This record gives sequence, structure tokens and C-alpha cells, in this order.
Amino acid sequence: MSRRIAIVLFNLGGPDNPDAIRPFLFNLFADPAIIRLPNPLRVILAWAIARKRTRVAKDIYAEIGGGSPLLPNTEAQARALEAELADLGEVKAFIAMRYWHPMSQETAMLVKDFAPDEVILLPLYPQFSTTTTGSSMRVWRDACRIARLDVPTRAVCCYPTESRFIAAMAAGLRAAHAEAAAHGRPRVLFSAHGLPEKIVKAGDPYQWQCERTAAALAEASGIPDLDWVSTYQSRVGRLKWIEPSTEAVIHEAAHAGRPIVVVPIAFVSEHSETLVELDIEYRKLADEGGAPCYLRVPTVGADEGFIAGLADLVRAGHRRGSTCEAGDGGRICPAAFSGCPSKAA
Ligand SMILES: C=CC1=C(C)c2cc3[nH]c(cc4nc(cc5[nH]c(cc1n2)c(C)c5CCC(=O)O)C(CCC(=O)O)=C4C)c(C)c3C=C
Ligand SMILES: [Fe+2]
Ligand SMILES: [Fe+2]
Repeated sequence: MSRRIAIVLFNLGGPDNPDAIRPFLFNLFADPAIIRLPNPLRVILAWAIARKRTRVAKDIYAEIGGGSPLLPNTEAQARALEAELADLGEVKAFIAMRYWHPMSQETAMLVKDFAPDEVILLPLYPQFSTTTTGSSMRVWRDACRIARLDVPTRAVCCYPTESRFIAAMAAGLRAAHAEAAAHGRPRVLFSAHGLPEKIVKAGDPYQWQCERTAAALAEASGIPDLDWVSTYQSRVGRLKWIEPSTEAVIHEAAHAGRPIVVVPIAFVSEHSETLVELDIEYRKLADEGGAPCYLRVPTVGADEGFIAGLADLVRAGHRRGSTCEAGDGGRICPAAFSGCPSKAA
């Protein structure tokens, strides 16, 4: 009989309509991985921040029809991955979003109904952060307990330099760079979602992994003398976030009259942070600063090579247990390894 394998794709989730924005933001700020305060303080603060942020967020999501396309885009990746892995057995890819539906508890019930022989957790975050993959793994474990889902589970923690992910992004970079080069020497920004600096100082490996992705991508592009820099976008709140900010570097490059190419390296599909922040807000900044050209490289989405790379990670997890593509003594994903549910099959 063929093996039944459930793949659980982790992503952040996004509000699917304007009324979902406030509860989505509440869920985000109530996460102890995001706001590191004890309860009831955290929940009170989450309620207040969500209330205040809702106005800004409604304007953001209004630019893309009032809701996030993250779920349909993740569903397309799920279907592509199932097709790519059909030879392993009966493979079904489920989606567990962290802050909006379908969330881990709903998904754990669906996985239980599927009755798999094995579960493989696969974050749609190439770089590990305690705020994203770490947080999703923690709630997945709780959801499994509640759903009484007790199946051998393996986890992929991260894949910051996975060769086919990098190759797919490099192809997009080469195309944008060639177009921008008609206007002068392009300034290339490898832009990742930022984090409060204190989370990185507490040991989160995300920034270090983002820099490895950027370096791998610069190298794989094969563009001689590429002028690139790692930057961080999407700052919210009053804390100090990691630098340099994507906005500041765009401002500087635009005022220097340079063509600008922005490559989102921590997102693997399109949503508000790419379609609004990068394509509308930062483009405006570049135009106003006088940049002769502003191009944003698309995310990999359901690109054939990228999906094949994810499939390789699943196959490695299927064979060996918890996988770490770098395998460098734990530096790359310490939290994932001490925390991810992993049972010998
Ligand atoms: C690499 C991925 C991400 C990290 C790391 C991350 C950390 C992080 N995010 C916030 C606050 C917000 N993020 C918001 C949207 C959002 N964030 C990510 C990814 C990462 N976040 C994605 C993919 C999205 C888009 C969701 C969608 O539109 O579908 C938002 C909501 C939008 C807004 O109001 O700007 C907030 C708020 C914090 C505080 C944080 C780390 C501490
Ligand atoms: Fe975010
Ligand atoms: Fe790893």
C-alpha cells in the first residue's frame, strides 16, 4: 500500500477582507514571539496596537482589493508541490497560517482526517526566525495535541541558500538588471522583512540567514561587479529595527540618480509587502527622489525550479529526519532544532 504523506506549509496568513484586518492584527501582536511580554499585558497591548494599526493597514489592503492574496498564492504552491511529489505516495499539502485562516488548529483536524503515515512541516520562509517558523512550529505542536494527531513528524527548518530557490531568483535578477542597466549602473537591494534589533540580539538567526541568501544570489546571478546591498523593509512600531532600511537605501540611490532594482529575498509569494510596500510606496519614493528606473523582481511563487527545490527538501526530510540544508553545527537554526516536533518514523 502506498504511503500517505501530509506536508504542512507554514505561512503568515493575511486578512481576506477588510473586516478581518483588525482580528488578524490582534493575532499577530498577541503572539509571544512578536511581543515578548507576559499576559495579561501582552493581550492588552495587542488589542491597543491592533486598534491603532487597523487604519493604516486598511489603506494598505485597500490598494489590493481589501484583502491579501497570500492564501490563493499559497494554495497554488501547495498544488504544484503535490504534483511534484506524486511519486512518494499519496501526498497532500495542507496550509497552516499563523495569524489568519486556515490556522493550525483547523489544519491539524484536516490532517488527522487524512490519516497520514507521516507529516512533514515545510515553512514558506526560506530563512528561520523565531517570529515566523519558530512561532508556527510552536502553535503546530499545541494544535497536534488538541487534535490528538500523533503521527511521526519531521520538519524542514530553513533553506536560505537552497540552490533552486537561489537559481529562480537569480533569473529574475538578471532580467531586471539588464533592463535597468540601460539607465546607468543599477543599485541592487536584496530586501527582506525587518525585525526589531533586540530579537536578533537575543539570538534569532534570521538576519544572518538573509545575508547568506543575498550573498548566494549575488554570486549566482553571474553579473560582474554587481553593486548590491542587504536591506530590511516593513518596519512597524517604535522599537529600533535592523538596518539598513530599504527605504533609506532607495532614497540615497534615487538622489544619486541610480537605476534601482529591488529583490525581495524573504518572501516566496506576492502579498501586501510586495504589491503595496515595494510596488507602490517604495516606487513613489524612488520616483520622487529622481531615480531614472525602479524595478522590483517578482517572488518565486509556483516557479517550477523553486517547487522542485522544495520537493528536494521534503524528500530529504522524508529520508533522514529533521533537515537543515546548511547543517553547520546548529548556528543556522538553533531554535528549530531544539523546538521542532520530530519523532523517529
Ligand atoms: C520573513 C517574513 C516575516 C517576518 C520576519 C515578519 C516579522 C514581523 N512582522 C511584523 C508586523 C507585521 N507584518 C505584517 C505583514 C506581513 N508580514 C509578513 C512576513 C514577515 N513578518 C508577511 C508575508 C506579511 C503580509 C501578509 C499579507 O498581506 O498577506 C503586518 C500587516 C501589514 C501592516 O500592517 O503593515 C504587520 C503589522 C512584526 C512586528 C514582525 C516582527 C517582530
Ligand atoms: Fe510581518
Ligand atoms: Fe536549518
